[in-house]
Amino acid sequence: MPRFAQLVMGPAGSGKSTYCSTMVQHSESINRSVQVVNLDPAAEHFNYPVMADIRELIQVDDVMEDHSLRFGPNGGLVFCMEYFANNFDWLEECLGHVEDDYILFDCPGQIELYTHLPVMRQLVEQLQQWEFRVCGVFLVDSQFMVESFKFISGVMAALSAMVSLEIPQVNIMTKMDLLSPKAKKEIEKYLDPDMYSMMEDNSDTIRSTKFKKLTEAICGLVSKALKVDDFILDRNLESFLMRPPLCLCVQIDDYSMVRFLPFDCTDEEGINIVLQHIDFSIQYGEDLEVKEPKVKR
Ligand SMILES: Nc1nc2c(ncn2[C@@H]2O[C@H](COP(=O)(O)OP(=O)(O)OP(=O)(O)O)[C@@H](O)[C@H]2O)c(=O)[nH]1
Ligand SMILES: [Mg+2]
Repeated sequence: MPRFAQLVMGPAGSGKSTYCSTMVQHSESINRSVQVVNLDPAAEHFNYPVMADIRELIQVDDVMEDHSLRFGPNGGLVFCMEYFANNFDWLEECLGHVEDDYILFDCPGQIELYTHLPVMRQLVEQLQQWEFRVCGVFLVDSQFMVESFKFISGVMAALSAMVSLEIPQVNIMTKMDLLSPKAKKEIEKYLDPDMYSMMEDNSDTIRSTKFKKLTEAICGLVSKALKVDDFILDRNLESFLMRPPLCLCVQIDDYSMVRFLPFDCTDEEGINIVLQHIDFSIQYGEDLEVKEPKVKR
């Protein structure tokens, strides 16, 4: 039986731990078993029961207190993650093997872990050896996506993780509930993003001429590399994808797709849609035994 995993990634404070606890609660409500592993050695607060916690293996504070290492918080975290990569047997022992394992890995927020350090890729390869089908879930705070140049930066960060990990990836805009009605309207235009027109729309918000020129140059480059397209993933999911503003599709010719799904931790239907996309990408449910529908007597 395959096992299933979500690698929950994203910049600091993007909502990874909140996403994990929301998913656990949602899964409980639909009678599904989902477990969480905390992989953030600097974590202080999270609101979910853990099946394994990296802090039992190594903690950032201990590394920083070590006078021979002399690390600050970021170097300390990288050290912890490299130590973790050399001790995957600890994780193997914690995970055990339960039938139909579905595990969320709550990762740290240092973006370099997903762009150029090898640790996350090593973790993915290890999980795959343990028969996990892994989906990357890349979170970006929606409040940082309402302007074109920030949107491009979010797309690039997500794409960078996607290319370096080479696993299916679902990208999510978090904290949608915090957006003002005006910002929500702004987000809608990313349903059909056109880099040049986005620049024109938002040019007032960029004061520095140099910065504006640089952003325009990046937009020009990106718009050549991106081909915005309507796409239909699957007949069953068509209705979800087409429900505005729930779909934001940017098809990138040379790679796969970078598209963002909105996530509002108070919207059960929206959470379900996100989960369905992730399940679909790792074919969760295909191997489950077909259950006979209960007959009413
Ligand atoms: N209103 C609202 N607040 C959110 C949401 N998601 C996260 N937050 C808040 O944003 C802050 C950061 O959320 P976390 O879940 O800790 O973010 P994180 O990505 O795990 O942060 P790090 O682990 O430090 O990188 C917390 O105060 C959360 O309560 C959301 O969907 N809606
Ligand atoms: Mg966290």
